[in-house]
Amino acid sequence: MAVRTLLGLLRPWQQFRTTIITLRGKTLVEHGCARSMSTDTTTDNLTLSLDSKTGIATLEMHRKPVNGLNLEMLTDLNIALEKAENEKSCKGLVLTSGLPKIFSAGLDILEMYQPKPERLAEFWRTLQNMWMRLYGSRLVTIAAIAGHSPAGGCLMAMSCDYRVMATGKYAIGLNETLLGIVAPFWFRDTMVNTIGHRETERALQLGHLYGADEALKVGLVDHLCDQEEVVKAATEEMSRWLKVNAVARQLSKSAMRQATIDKLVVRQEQDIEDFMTFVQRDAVQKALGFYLQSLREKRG
Ligand SMILES: CCCC/C=C\CC(=O)SCCNC(=O)CCNC(=O)[C@H](O)C(C)(C)COP(=O)(O)OP(=O)(O)OC[C@H]1O[C@@H](n2cnc3c(N)ncnc32)[C@H](O)[C@@H]1OP(=O)(O)O
Repeated sequence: MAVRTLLGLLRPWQQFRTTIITLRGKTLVEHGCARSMSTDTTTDNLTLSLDSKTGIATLEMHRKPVNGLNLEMLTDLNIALEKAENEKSCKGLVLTSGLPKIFSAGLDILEMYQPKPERLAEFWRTLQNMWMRLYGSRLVTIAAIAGHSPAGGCLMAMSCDYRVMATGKYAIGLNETLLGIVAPFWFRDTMVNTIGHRETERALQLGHLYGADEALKVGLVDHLCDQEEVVKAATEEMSRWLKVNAVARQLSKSAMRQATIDKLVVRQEQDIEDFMTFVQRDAVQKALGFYLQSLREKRG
């Protein structure tokens, strides 16, 4: 009772900090005062910081070596996204990476290879929730992509409102077929909504990874710039979006995206079941094993 009363007195930002501790069983490291808009939250996997002057939060992923999305990383992403969402003064979010040459290598394949069923289900649910949160965010979301962004990395980028990518030899796309797996319907829907049906059909079947120029041409990304300029360019673009009436913009975004999200909401449990059945098939396990091996051999 005493705890509940205390929680009632706290602002959402502060309440959330309490929730984090309860949820994870470990304390996130927080720098600065919780009342200040410049509060940073850092975990092993990411840093969330908010610029109080502009209302723009930066969510920087830094899970070594390649920002592979495992259960813990996805949990941290969910917490950070919810925290930004709940902070009234936060208007926009730049999603980026603190690792050189990598935005995100997508799902951590080790979560799907020889998995424990209980963890596998939790992993997939956490990914679903992260996608719904990011795709449906009230915030203006801009991906600053200064490195490779295959599969789940591409999904995260596509879930933002706008994508800035570094020129250079980086690749982005849904390459699932190259691993012998199939992108689920909500990955596909997100890509259709971004680049259209025909281009998605081709890209998905081929598992095509786009270079930056080609990605720009098909609309998978919206702007190219030098690697060092990516976050700056994202922030500049953000200020244009923040000038638009927020309610009108949010309602427009929701009108475009909610039906896609609702499709997963009503099929969430079935989608988890489908994923678990598919991933645990012998042929799929074999294909994932080969793919992991090829990644390791590439390093020599
Ligand atoms: C029904 C299922 C639906 C599933 C939906 C989505 C699926 C996915 O998201 S699956 C993940 C798809 N991702 C990829 O195919 C990317 C694979 N990685 C790469 O191509 C390269 O690593 C990358 C270009 C991102 C970076 O290249 P490098 O900088 O040269 O790094 P390395 O290749 O040397 O990798 C370092 C280290 O990380 C391991 N690694 C890389 N990616 C993953 C991953 N996605 N999951 C787990 N581990 C990964 C890689 O094996 C190396 O490990 P070590 O050799 O042990 O150091």
